[in-house]
Amino acid sequence: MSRRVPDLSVYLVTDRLLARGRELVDVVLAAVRGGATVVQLREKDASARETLELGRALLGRLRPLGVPLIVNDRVDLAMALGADGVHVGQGDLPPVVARRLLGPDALVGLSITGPADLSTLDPAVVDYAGVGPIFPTGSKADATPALGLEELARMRPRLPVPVVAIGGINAANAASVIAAGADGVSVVSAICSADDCEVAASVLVRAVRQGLASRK
Ligand SMILES: Cc1ncc(COP(=O)(O)OP(=O)(O)O)c(N)n1
Ligand SMILES: Cc1nc(C(=O)O)sc1CCOP(=O)(O)O
Ligand SMILES: [Mg+2]
Repeated sequence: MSRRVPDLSVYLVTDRLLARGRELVDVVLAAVRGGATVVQLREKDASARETLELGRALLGRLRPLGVPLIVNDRVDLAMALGADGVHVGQGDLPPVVARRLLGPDALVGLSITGPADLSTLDPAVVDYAGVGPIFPTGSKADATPALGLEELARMRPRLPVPVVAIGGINAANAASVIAAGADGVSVVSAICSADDCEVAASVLVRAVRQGLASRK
């Protein structure tokens, strides 16, 4: 297997509708200055063409910085963009199909919403899991019930790939999510809606470090 999973510690998922009127590229670049390590383009209201344009603009800025861009749901757009990978959920194109289309070097992430999903993750195909929602979230209309930290900790040993936790994660609870076994925190509103997206990302970086230190 030739791909290497990048640093997933602060994984930004975009939502320009939550960005308080700011340009998405500005929000993303501020987050990266603050220490965001991965960006997922997730604009549920955008047309394919709009997503392609947003993706091109982001990729042009992120690639020189070495920050991977993952596309939510749309394997076709990930291919068209030459993005670093795709994130698929349990109702999206199956990971094995995404892998076949994108090839061996692409990153393929899969959502895990509870113990019943664990058997759907083949580590030969999937590079990382997005486990959630951990806490209630207002950023995903069709989110499943919150799992909580104890369920995350129970599931973690059964996941043979790196794990990012998602759903309701913020500066106040990020360290606890890492302490429960996640390798990274994935956030929408904690960065996109923050007064200062750079500061918000840097606070999450510190919280992740604190969570890692608590595991030693
Ligand atoms: C990192 C990460 N984890 C989980 C999700 C959710 O994906 P999915 O279940 O397909 O839901 P949508 O994001 O498509 O609404 C994610 N996007 N990223
Ligand atoms: C995109 C997404 N996926 C989720 C899942 O549980 O799979 S929760 C979610 C939204 C997370 O937004 P916020 O950080 O603002 O709570
Ligand atoms: Mg999806």
